[in-house]
Amino acid sequence: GPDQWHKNYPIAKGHHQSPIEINNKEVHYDRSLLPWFASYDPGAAKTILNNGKTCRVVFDDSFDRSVLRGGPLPGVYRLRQLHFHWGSSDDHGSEHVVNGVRYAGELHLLHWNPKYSNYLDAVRRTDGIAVLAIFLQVRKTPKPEMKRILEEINAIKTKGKEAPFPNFDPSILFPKSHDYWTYHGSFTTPPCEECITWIILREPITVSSDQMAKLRSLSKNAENEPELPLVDNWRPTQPRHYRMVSASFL
Ligand SMILES: NS(=O)(=O)c1ccc(C(=O)NCc2cccc(O)c2)cc1
Ligand SMILES: [Zn+2]
Repeated sequence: GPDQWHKNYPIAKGHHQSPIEINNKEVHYDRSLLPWFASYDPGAAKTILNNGKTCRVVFDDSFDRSVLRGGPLPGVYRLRQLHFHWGSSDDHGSEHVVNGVRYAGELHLLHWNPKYSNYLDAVRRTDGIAVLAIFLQVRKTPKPEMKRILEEINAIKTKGKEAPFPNFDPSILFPKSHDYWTYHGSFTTPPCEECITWIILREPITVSSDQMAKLRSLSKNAENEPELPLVDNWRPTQPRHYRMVSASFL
């Protein structure tokens, strides 16, 4: 579990780890922060897979085809994959916690800085990766745009299963407001590299309890192994140490 990770990845006890608690009292409004923009090509979407840890959609990142720019970022970052974190029930599952509020889940859209030769090079750099994080909030009126991903879940029930996932523009998942918090942190799973500029949207997207149950129907075992539900794939919050969390909004 997370408390053991530091044995193989000492950086897991570093001073720039993620996720963290975001508390209004400690956030600094930064009026110089720019709006962020996503320009995604739906044709870049390739496959959806269950890797035993999460449900991931993978995109073609062989050129600047789907990019995130603006906000706190110095240039364009290439979309590589998106994935989710969720709990075993609707009252928890997100990784970041806002003023004590845990959401049912958290969507991460992972982008890397093409000034580095490839992804693995980028993960060794403090400005290598940008993750756009969007909270999933359970409401009676779900977001219809989540349907496409959740319909594919049946095709990737067990670890190692992958299915084609063409023609998908993940920006349809975005909430109305682009207000965000940003801070410097790490991967929330091993190798816990401290290479991520986090951009966390203030406005959650709404999913239904049934949609969350669909995510929880995934298994972390392979097809011919005993069933182990894939739930609670979130890391507990880490010490903030002396990091500033900036807000793009008052
Ligand atoms: N939850 S997260 O967005 O922080 C996250 C995103 C991507 C990854 C990831 O790509 N892990 C595999 C990996 C990363 C860096 C170097 C490696 O050798 C493997 C892990 C966590
Ligand atoms: Zn993640």
